[in-house]
Amino acid sequence: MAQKVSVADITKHATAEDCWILVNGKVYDLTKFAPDHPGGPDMIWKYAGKDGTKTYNTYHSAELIEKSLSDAEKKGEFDESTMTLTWLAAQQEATPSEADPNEKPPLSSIINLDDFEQAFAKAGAQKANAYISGASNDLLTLNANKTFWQKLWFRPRVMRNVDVISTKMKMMGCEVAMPVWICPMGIAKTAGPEGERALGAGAAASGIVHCMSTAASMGVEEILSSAPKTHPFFFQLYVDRQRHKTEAVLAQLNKLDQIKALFITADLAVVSKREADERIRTQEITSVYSSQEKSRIDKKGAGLARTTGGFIDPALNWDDIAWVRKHTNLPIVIKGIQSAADARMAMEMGCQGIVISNHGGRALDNAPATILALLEIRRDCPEVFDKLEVHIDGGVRRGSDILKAVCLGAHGVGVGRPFQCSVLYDTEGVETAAAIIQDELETAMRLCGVTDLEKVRGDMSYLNTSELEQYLPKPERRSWFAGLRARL
Ligand code: HEM
Ligand SMILES: Cc1cc2nc3c(=O)[nH]c(=O)nc-3n(C[C@H](O)[C@H](O)[C@H](O)COP(=O)(O)O)c2cc1C
Repeated sequence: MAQKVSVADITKHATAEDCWILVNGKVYDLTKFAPDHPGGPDMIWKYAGKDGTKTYNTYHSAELIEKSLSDAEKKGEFDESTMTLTWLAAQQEATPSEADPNEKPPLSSIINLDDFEQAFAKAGAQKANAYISGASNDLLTLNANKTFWQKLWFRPRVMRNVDVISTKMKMMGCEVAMPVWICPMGIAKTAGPEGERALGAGAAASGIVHCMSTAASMGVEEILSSAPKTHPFFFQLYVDRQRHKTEAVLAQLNKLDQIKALFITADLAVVSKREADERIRTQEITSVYSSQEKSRIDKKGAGLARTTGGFIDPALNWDDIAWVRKHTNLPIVIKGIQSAADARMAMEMGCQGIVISNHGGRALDNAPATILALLEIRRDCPEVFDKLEVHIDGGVRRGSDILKAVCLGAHGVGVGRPFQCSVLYDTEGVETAAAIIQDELETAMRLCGVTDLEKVRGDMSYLNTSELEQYLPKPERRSWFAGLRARL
């Protein structure tokens, strides 16, 4: 790519049919690639003949474009000496305005996990905030996740010598400082330039595990390199409609010792309706195309989640566990279990774990709060807890919620949005979020009379579940008559 490309050259290729773009000082011909761009062709065409660096870097790692295009599509180095005032003004118009960094509260002012989400709502880009904070339809499950944790009360013991306590546990064979993992969340670079690197480094410094997403904004190896080589990670898998692509991912993971478990996401057969996300995207595209050709967004809108989740295979079913097993050496964990029936199914299929999850309210709205599904599984198939690891996520915002989950039998607890928002403060933010959880967990243990988290796993005598029981579905009746009906 030795050749120099001038402003006059690049601006000659400023249409969808002939589309050159400047990214990080180099000029690329994206004409052929744009229609297949997973983030939608509009996002590329918007920068035809212009500088797309800022937007590109918000979503992608620097090397992605170099890896994805052929040599013929790499047109040369941008010749900065040819820049004109007209060109500079056009670039400002193309790149959406960012949030005001002065709005960012100092990290020292953040004292709980909700503060991270609020800081991001203030100081993060509007589009990123819509993507991260958003959930399905009327946000009923999103809100229920959090409020139902608050309906579970403790039954504390006193005078138990809580001077020295331990929060250490084992998850998927990994020793952890506390049983917490950072949920898989797509495109973490939307939250801060360090993206998944901050999540990986922050998790490692805090002795917890980051479960990286299939839809991460950088490659697996780059994320792994953020942590010491001995530090464990989990990998979240969306099964691709093109199964050979998933097989290639699994083959790559088999070679990476740091990955300790495969979390297969099962609760998002199709990407749901995320209205906050879609409204922003619709506005953005409409303004770009107001006087030109028509955008390709359909009537359902085209939020970030929809454009990035279109590859997920809705045909995924329980028989596919055998196919995944053929291609992986990793423990298999099904993420998105929401009923006792499916927990039992995962156990019968020989899975090593489940995550009780409704995708943080981003899948089916009106799905039960995850704590209710955990209670249902405890009541209707307690044997699951002995046969596999039971994890839970959704609305966990306090260290005391971790103690509640463990007393109900959980082996690990996922925390999502607060960690994604903490990326606004890079690795330091992620470490601060983990330190807040650790401190709150220790305080709750001491005030509850618990000294060793491992020893109270499954001990419901520390909890009063009566307020929640009214919301549980009726117990499955395993009578002769019910059995007969099921067979008919
Ligand atoms: C040729 C290299 C490129 C590849 C392989 C690529 C790939 C992708 C993928 C996979 C996504 C989905 C999100 C994710 O998983 O990260 C995405 C989203 C996105 N990409 Fe690219 N991309 C490329 C170039 C670009 C360029 C040049 C721009 C802009 C200048 C761009 C802007 C975006 C934006 C804004 C999104 C989010 C879309 C939305 O808001 O719905 N990408 N891209
Ligand atoms: C921005 C964002 C992106 C997400 N991306 C994924 C993903 O790629 N794969 C996945 O299995 N779950 C994904 N989730 C769901 C989380 O893994 C997790 O189940 C949920 O966020 C937990 O709820 P919480 O955010 O209330 O803690 C995402 C959630 C958010 C907020």
